[in-house]
Amino acid sequence: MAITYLKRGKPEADRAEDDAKTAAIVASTLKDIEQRGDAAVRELAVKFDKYDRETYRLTEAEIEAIIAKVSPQDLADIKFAQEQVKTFAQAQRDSMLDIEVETMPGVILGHKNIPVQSVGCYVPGGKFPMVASAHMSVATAKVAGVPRIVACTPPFNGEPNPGVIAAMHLGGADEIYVLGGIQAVGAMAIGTETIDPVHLLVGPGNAFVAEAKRQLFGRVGIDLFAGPTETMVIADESAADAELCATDLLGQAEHGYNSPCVLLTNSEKLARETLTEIDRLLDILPTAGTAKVSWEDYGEVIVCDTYDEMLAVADDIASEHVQVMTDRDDWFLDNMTCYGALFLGPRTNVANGDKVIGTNHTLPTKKAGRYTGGLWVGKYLKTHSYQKVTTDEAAARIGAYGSRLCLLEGFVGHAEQCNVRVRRYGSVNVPYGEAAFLPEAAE
Ligand SMILES: NC(=O)c1ccc[n+]([C@@H]2O[C@H](COP(=O)([O-])OP(=O)(O)OC[C@H]3O[C@@H](n4cnc5c(N)ncnc54)[C@H](O)[C@@H]3O)[C@@H](O)[C@H]2O)c1
Ligand SMILES: [Zn+2]
Repeated sequence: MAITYLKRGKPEADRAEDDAKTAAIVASTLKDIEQRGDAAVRELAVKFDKYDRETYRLTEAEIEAIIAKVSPQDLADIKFAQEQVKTFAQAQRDSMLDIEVETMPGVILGHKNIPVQSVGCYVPGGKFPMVASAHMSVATAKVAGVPRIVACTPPFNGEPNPGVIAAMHLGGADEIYVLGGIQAVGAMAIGTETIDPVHLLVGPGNAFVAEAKRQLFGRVGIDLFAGPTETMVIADESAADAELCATDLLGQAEHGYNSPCVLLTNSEKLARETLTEIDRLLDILPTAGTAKVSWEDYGEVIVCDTYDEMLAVADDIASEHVQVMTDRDDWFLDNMTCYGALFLGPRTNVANGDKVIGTNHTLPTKKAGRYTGGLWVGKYLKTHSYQKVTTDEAAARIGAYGSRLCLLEGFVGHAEQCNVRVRRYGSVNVPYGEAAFLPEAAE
């Protein structure tokens, strides 16, 4: 049993310290938005995005004018991507059934899936205008049947990004605000003089956005903890080479300065060749400015002896994206339990998943893959149960059990809810505060 690190990222303690600093900034900023509403939002937009407007909501005329700047090819590509996302989301929606069952004669139990009534979709746009994030959150909310869809994105190079605004509008956004960061998610969740608060926040973002959503959870729902992108490549010599591994690692490292990328392999040769290839690519990649920092601070290369070890390490890291290129990709699909999404085989890649293939790219980071998958149509639906007792016999029978089980816990008032029904529908005279027994109860 041997697991060797050829390269390690920042120690956990340093990562925790970064998180604590972010959490403190977010807490004080949210408090400011809570106390001063629109005035605080505007100050923050000016401070962080140098963007000053009377109101940050785009009018219909502005939306039309902005979309007119998008080329026909780009518009067609956006529509194609949204079709893929909506097709898969609709198939997932169709798999979620309302149910109603009779669990014993006269006892009917059911659940209904009800759309969240208003949602705030955050579409990142600090470093890159993330057009695709609009498909993932807005178009999917539409498939779910959410009646009010609010969308926010920061200005890009000082103005609303046409591709992002087009994708929000085509996806079905009812209100579009050009706001980013903590001020965007804070305003949508808390509400201001001009923005009605939403019930659920969704969408990815940088560390500030992800932490703000985390702190706002409870006041509103959130989809999941979807912070700075992470990627893992699981590769062996049979299916991958250094070019594929290095390209797949750097392809996500360019997102920002803090994107972990991990190579997990059973081949020291492939690991060393990938390290060399990454150095070569970092010299020519135009976005190396960020990718290099992420790679230096958060890149890891781990060599294991066996596939079982690779599986255990992969589940422990629970990376957001996991690209698998081995002689047993389906074995990883069958056995991995903690991850955001799997990308299986050398023909598949994360960037297609990010932009177009149809699965949702908003995925769990920082080990959240241990308890949730990514954003999907089901995150916009609330599953509510209901029950009906439809016969006198059932009311008496379930009531007798209920009465005794309430008294087992000392709940006399609860028991009496049951007793009154046993008396009324079962014609059994249960004295107030005592346990109910039906003639048949000794079964
Ligand atoms: N987990 C996922 O599913 C997923 C998917 C796509 C993207 N992402 C991540 O989304 C992120 C996008 O980040 P981004 O920064 O480019 O765009 P962003 O839109 O998330 O953040 C930009 C905003 O951050 C705020 N900000 C910047 N510096 C700040 C500071 N010092 N203090 C307070 N606020 C500040 C500003 O208000 C700005 O509007 C990346 O980290 C990327 O990896 C994650
Ligand atoms: Zn990406």
